[in-house]
Amino acid sequence: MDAAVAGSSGLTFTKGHGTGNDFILVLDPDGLAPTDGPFVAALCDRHRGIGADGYIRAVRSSSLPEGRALLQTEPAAEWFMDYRNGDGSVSEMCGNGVRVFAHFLLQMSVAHLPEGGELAIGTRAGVKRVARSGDGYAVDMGPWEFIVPDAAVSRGMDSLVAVGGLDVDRPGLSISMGNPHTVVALAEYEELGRTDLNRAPVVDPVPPLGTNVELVVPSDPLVGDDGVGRLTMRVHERGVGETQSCGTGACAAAAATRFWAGPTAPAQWLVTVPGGVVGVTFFDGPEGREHVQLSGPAVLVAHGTLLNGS
Ligand SMILES: N[C@@H](CCC[C@H](N)C(=O)O)C(=O)O
Repeated sequence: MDAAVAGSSGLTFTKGHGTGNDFILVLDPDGLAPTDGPFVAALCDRHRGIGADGYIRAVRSSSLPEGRALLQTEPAAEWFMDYRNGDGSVSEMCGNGVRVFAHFLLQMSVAHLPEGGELAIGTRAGVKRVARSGDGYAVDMGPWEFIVPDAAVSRGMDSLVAVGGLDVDRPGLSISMGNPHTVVALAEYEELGRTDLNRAPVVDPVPPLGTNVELVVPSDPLVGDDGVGRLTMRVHERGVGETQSCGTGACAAAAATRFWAGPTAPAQWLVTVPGGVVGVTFFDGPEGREHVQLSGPAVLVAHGTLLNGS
């Protein structure tokens, strides 16, 4: 174990994933577990640490300033998903993470989700509501929005994106799911396969807080006989690199593809990622804005304890 985590000897953790997007979770009701960048990066290191795309503390909302602010209007959001990327940077939201987080709370018996009910979870992107669905969970991710609305609506793009392995820069459309995404459409699976996502794509102009980049190939035909839209996606995540899956990214990818496809595009989508398939459904939210629902599996793999590195 790296020296950066040595002082955390005895910290218990759980390893889990959602469609291969993997996380180290710590039950930390009082918000005392470490969060400093070197610690998180060392813990998430795949060779010298536990290895993961992200580190998630389950903290009681009342123990964090961001959580206390949410409790004012959402008293049911008892638990806060305190998310960090594998490099130690903070992110506002993680779609796969919130499913795994809910599953973790239930397995640790610190939360209850009755059949047909919802679990409210605090995040830096507001409260997300999680319900059971199929063999996993469905999350109301809240509304999506364009990051540069005028450019998006008039031209369907707001940036040019240089992607390793592709000789010409491609148009990008930037969408916020609470965290930032830039979606790039490719014409063929062959192009998707030859892109090099070990290098971070260069987005110009990049959204103010950086961005996650999704490369998508819409299916042909886009919509199947079942009325469901389909697309295939690879992602380079801010603060991580290429990952097997990104839930907020799948929502952004479906939102962009649906926008490009026009008013007849369906509300229901299946997004294939290297780590599996997630479902994305658009619906009218209670406040009159369009919301996105993300569905998919959540798996816990192991519980463990950090040693002192000696
Ligand atoms: N994999 C996540 C997103 C994690 C955060 C992202 N890297 C960011 O910095 O915004 C997901 O499933 O949404």
